Amino acid sequence: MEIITSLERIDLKSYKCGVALGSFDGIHIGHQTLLMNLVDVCRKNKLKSVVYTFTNHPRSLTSSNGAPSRILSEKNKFDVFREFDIDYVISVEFDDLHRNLAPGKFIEDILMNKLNMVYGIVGFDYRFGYKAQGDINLLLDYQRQFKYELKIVDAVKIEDEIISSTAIRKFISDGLINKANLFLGRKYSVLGKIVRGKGLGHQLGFPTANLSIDEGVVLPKPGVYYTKCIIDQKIYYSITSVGYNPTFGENPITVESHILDFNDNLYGKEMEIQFYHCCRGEMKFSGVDALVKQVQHDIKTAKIYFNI
Ligand SMILES: Cc1cc2nc3c(=O)[nH]c(=O)nc-3n(C[C@H](O)[C@H](O)[C@H](O)COP(=O)(O)O)c2cc1C
Ligand SMILES: Nc1ncnc2c1ncn2[C@@H]1O[C@H](COP(=O)(O)OP(=O)(O)OP(=O)(O)O)[C@@H](O)[C@H]1O
Repeated sequence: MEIITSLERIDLKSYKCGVALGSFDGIHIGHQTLLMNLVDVCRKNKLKSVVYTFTNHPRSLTSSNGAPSRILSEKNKFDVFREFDIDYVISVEFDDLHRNLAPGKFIEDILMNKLNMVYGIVGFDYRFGYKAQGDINLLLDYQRQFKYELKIVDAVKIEDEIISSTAIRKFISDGLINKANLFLGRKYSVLGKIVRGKGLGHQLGFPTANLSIDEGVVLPKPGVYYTKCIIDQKIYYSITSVGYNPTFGENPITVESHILDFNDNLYGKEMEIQFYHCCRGEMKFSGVDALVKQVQHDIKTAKIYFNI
């Protein structure tokens, strides 16, 4: 899979391309339906499969509320795209050029002139171009002129609920990890480097790997979660605290994992934390002893949860 990060670097005119369009934050089951169809059709028709997406969410320029927090950091998103065997992911900045581009110009200048699109695939609610004026009807209108095939995917639902990045962000921030995982079709996860904490966990008998988190990434509500940590491609059972550690005064938010039955130096390593289930909410304890007792109990319940 090749990643293209600027419009000037797109050099696909000599190919015929199939193109999926959208933000794809989370790459949830709805998105996956589009991607699997794209790759399948492209393979059968000897087309290059292309995803055209943005590094920043379009709402960072179009909404007074700014961009929503991201489910997937940029690196995490590319890692997930890689699993689908896509030939090219074009991830460019959603800038003033995109914001002001009339929908018809987007089709002509980018989809036709840069990508030579012969097959396009979008979801039922896809919107694009200046003030989001372009929609599936416009894409259907332009078909006659540019002769591309267009696949419009109906709303993919679970239990009558339409799967969307917006819904999943809310599940995560409400701590509804099982629901987020169901809609994502995999475990919700965060990636980062292991950094130094206060070193207190070690003294308390439960050392923790503190994760540095990219700004703008959606985090689960403060609480304790059953998780697996992936370090150097090895998977470890763990229990992760997300929160402000109120027992110790006022602190910035931290994400820290206690890897079960493990004690080694991990500073500087990359870690992925996969979230499985919410164990409990964050609590403020009267003192260290009460916190330690509770964490020991959490560790026991984690072992029961993971059947170890
Ligand atoms: C499983 C687990 C549960 C935790 N639960 C809480 C909690 O409910 N309240 C709290 O104030 N801190 C909680 N903590 C965080 C500890 O306060 C934190 O690990 C300690 O301050 C050590 O931080 P350090 O890694 O920066 O040294 C929890 C930590 C773990 C590993
Ligand atoms: N549940 C779904 N069923 C079918 N297509 C979908 C579904 N969700 C998204 N798509 C399509 O996938 C592409 C990328 O989706 P996009 O990320 O723009 O939407 P989204 O998941 O609804 O995000 P948000 O909630 O932030 O609007 C678009 O073409 C969109 O129409």
